[in-house]
Amino acid sequence: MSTGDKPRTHNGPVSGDIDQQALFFHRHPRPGKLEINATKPLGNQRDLALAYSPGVAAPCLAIRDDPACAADYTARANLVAVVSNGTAVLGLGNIGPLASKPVMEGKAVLFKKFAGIDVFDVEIDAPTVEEMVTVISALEPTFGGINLEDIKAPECFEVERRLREKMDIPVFHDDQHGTAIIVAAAVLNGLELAGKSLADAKIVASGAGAAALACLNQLVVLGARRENIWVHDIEGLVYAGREALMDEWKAVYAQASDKRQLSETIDGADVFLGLSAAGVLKPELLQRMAEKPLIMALANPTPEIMPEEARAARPDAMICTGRSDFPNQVNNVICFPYIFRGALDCGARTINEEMKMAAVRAIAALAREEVSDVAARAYSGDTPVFGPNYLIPSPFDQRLILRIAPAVARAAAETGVAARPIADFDAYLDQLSRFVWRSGLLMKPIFAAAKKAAKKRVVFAEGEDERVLRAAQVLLEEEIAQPILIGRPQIIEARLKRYGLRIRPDADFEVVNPEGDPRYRDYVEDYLGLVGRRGVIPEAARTIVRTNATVIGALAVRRGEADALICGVEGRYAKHLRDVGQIIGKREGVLDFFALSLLISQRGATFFTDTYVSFDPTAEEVAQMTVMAAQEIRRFGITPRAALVSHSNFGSRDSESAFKMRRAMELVREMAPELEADGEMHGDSAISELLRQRVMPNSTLTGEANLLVFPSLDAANITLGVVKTMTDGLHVGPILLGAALPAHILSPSVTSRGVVNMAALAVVEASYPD
Ligand SMILES: NC(=O)C1=CN([C@@H]2O[C@H](COP(=O)(O)OP(=O)(O)OC[C@H]3O[C@@H](n4cnc5c(N)ncnc54)[C@H](OP(=O)(O)O)[C@@H]3O)[C@@H](O)[C@H]2O)C=CC1
Ligand SMILES: CC(=O)C(=O)O
Ligand SMILES: [Mg+2]
Repeated sequence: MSTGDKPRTHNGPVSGDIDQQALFFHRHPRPGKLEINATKPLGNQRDLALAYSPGVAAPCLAIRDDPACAADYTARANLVAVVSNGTAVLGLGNIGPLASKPVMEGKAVLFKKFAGIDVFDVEIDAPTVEEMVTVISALEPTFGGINLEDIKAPECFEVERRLREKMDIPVFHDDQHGTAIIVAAAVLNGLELAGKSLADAKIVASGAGAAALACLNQLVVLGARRENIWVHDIEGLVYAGREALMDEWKAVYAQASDKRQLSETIDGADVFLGLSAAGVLKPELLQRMAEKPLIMALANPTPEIMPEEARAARPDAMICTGRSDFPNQVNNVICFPYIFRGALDCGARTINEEMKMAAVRAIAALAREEVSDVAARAYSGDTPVFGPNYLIPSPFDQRLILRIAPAVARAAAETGVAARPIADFDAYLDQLSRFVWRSGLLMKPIFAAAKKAAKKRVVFAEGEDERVLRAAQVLLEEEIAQPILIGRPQIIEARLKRYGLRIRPDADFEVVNPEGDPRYRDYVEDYLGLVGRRGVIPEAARTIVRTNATVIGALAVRRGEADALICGVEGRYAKHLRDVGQIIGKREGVLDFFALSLLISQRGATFFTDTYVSFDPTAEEVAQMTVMAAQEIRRFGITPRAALVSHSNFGSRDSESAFKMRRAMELVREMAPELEADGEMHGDSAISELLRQRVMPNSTLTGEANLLVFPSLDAANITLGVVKTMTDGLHVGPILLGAALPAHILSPSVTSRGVVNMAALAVVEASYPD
């Protein structure tokens, strides 16, 4: 610990299992959650001469002569410091700067994932206001913005005030203002639903620290009346004349009252605002709140009251927490990435009240907006409707960046604090939209929809494999699927113990033991019925059903004992495909199976087909795989843009393969006129609109293609492998297209995360077949 302050409240550890998993997650495959990436190649002597000595002198001198051009020659304009001294880390209290590092690395990842902002997390051993101001203000040359995090009250107020005076870049205390913005949006929406006005609302707060006081100040700016606000801290009510643990910021809310405890002040409250510690709000107190109360239990990780307790005590309540496992997540992650995105993009020198208010309005309005199909994917395929369980958008709503960042940048320009005001807001929106689909949050809609699908049963052929066992634990814990593992129970049990996994056969999941399953005879009979006339004699069938787990899994799906099959973690793709083909078969009207691969890289998400199945597809097959792949891509909430790629660029060559792709393109236009697609074209024309426009100005494909359809398996598979390795991309798939029932054949290089991804996708396919 770096300070000698009084001990802070510790909410206690969350469940032991989560702790173990979180430790593993943080430790593997390498410690921590971040690394630095170079954005320029250093491939040869010339690159080195430009990046370093002697070339680097030129930008240095340019910046000396005009400091503003640091935004042009360095990463500064997109670089934020997440700074903490570790004195109020989540609800864990004063655990010191070193122990705060996982949280700060986490905030850095959120900045990057949600808004593309680079962050250095800076944990400082600086307990006093003076030290903090000295250290942080000295960082100004490095950063385009400062995000203060988890610095306790009251010091944080003084630190922020002095830094804002001293520094010419945005300084934002996330726990204060990020929280205040999202709380304000939720309160505005909650009160509207309850038919109440903010001016008349009675607000009872637990917590008088950084977050709580900033939220209350924001609500006062919006019209709440101080006399209606009752604030409590560890000492009880903040009242006029109190001396213990008081400061000038709390004193603003001191009530002239002889009440002392929450239990005395809660009567008739319209809003409970908890930004304090776990379990502070007892269910019996809820009975005394006003009609349709808004309960914001926002302490992390454990709220002031758990939603199920609150709901049981007050079925008419609107309930928010800071956590992602309940509806109405009121957490500053919904604000800080986007407010900084807007501020950095217009070179804002500060984040002022107008910019904050613009963010409040944008968030509140977004929850009331009608939801597009694409946005609905972030909500498990449901279309959320503004109401008690949807007061504010989900952190995964991709529209957040599109609404908040422009609103903030506009407010900055209007209030004269933008050094580089946005000139063309349409172009800016386009730039932000591209970021959304590049952000790597692609699997989110799939996971959300899978969770919603009431635990579909996924059978895993390689149930003894470590990756499958680890995946099974995640699937169960995150309630994505109900796994069925094929394997020997004693081996599964021993390996679960060896890997420190908690799930147990029978208690948590079903095991199909190939050496002794009671359904064995039925399976053999079914199998013979399917392949008996394809040269498989009964004796061979008996052996196959005992030894071939893919056959067992496929039979389970066909018999309706499982909803989807995952296999291929071991063995050859072609062998698994043969079994799936024989037992599950193709969907009616499908010419062949096809494989679709999703590659997620820093550049974005690109789908490739056919990467695994069809060596030399016909034009009809190419057309069908394009249309089926496009359909699958829509499951991810992505609008497909297909390019049929070739060595020929819009008729430049007349080879057989070029003709094939040209013909396929004609068929695609007939089969799916709504699909944005074009071809045949070169690979670079598929990616670069500029290059494409040069040869085909009226191309029916716009922007960058996100679905590349290849003339042969060689071309698709080789390109996928090369691009994946060169971009250090993540392969999701192969996704098997065309099976009559959900089944996917993975590759032996798959990771346990890859198994989870594909199982989630299989669940979604099982739940929403078309
Ligand atoms: N959902 C979200 O987005 C956010 C949630 N939070 C959560 O809010 C909480 C406070 O954070 P922050 O304001 O930064 O921290 P601070 O340390 O600045 O403030 C904590 C406040 O809670 C009070 N408190 C602590 N224990 C109790 C208790 N048992 N009963 C009543 N009051 C208590 C403290 O009282 P005293 O003043 O007497 O010490 C203090 O006023 C944390 O749990 C944090 O995770 C914070 C930011 C965002
Ligand atoms: C969410 C957050 O910033 C906190 O709990 O401190
Ligand atoms: Mg915080």
